[in-house]
Amino acid sequence: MTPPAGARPPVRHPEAPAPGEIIGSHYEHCFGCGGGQPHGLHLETRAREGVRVTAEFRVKEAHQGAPGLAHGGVLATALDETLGALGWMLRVIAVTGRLETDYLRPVPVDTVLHLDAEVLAVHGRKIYCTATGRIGGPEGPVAVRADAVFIEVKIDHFIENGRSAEIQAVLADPDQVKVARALEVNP
Ligand SMILES: CCCCCCCC(=O)SCCNC(=O)CCNC(=O)[C@H](O)C(C)(C)COP(=O)(O)OP(=O)(O)OC[C@H]1O[C@@H](n2cnc3c(N)ncnc32)[C@H](O)[C@@H]1OP(=O)(O)O
Repeated sequence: MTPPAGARPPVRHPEAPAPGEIIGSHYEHCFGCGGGQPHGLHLETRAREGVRVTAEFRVKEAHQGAPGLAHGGVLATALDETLGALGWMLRVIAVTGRLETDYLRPVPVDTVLHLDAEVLAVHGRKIYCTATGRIGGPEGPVAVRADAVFIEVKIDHFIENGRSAEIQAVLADPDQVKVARALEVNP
């Protein structure tokens, strides 16, 4: 999880979303951010200064592990999804290679988790990043945190590995193709 020697500081892409701008869902059926998932997390991520994004996630009944408490895997998903949105700030497509989570406080149902993620360093295709989830407000105590390595991929990663029915549906949707192209044209 430690960036190797030769890793460089991240560079915000000139066409990254402006600070405060909402980063739309990358896929309607995404469990993390898609509007078309009834029990999904419906995360709405915002671009921030630098190579950083924030998001809010309200824990719902469908997200319980223990009675009245969020499931740890769901919280990891919220961290993963927020970290995934950092690709928009670099204008690259990247997938989670490694995600290491720390659970510091239980998170009750109905709590709003304030997520904050940033890229620390880039080495080749590897993107080293970190995220926190705070409760009680954006300055509240950290309930969960994660360090991650995302790996840059080409759009072919999804076309070659995704189930054919969903891939065909996405390719037939001009809005989805626009989202993919926006990231793919990165030099
Ligand atoms: C569109 C955005 C969606 C965002 C949704 C939210 C984020 C997600 O949940 S993504 C879904 C979960 N993740 C996945 O499904 C990824 C599954 N894994 C894979 O497909 C492959 O292992 C993949 C693409 C990560 C790497 O494979 P490949 O392209 O062959 O890379 P490879 O050549 O092995 O490695 C490239 C570099 O990454 C490093 N690397 C690869 N995997 C890892 C890993 N798990 N941890 C750390 N480093 C890694 C390698 O060591 C190598 O480093 P170096 O260049 O220094 O030698």
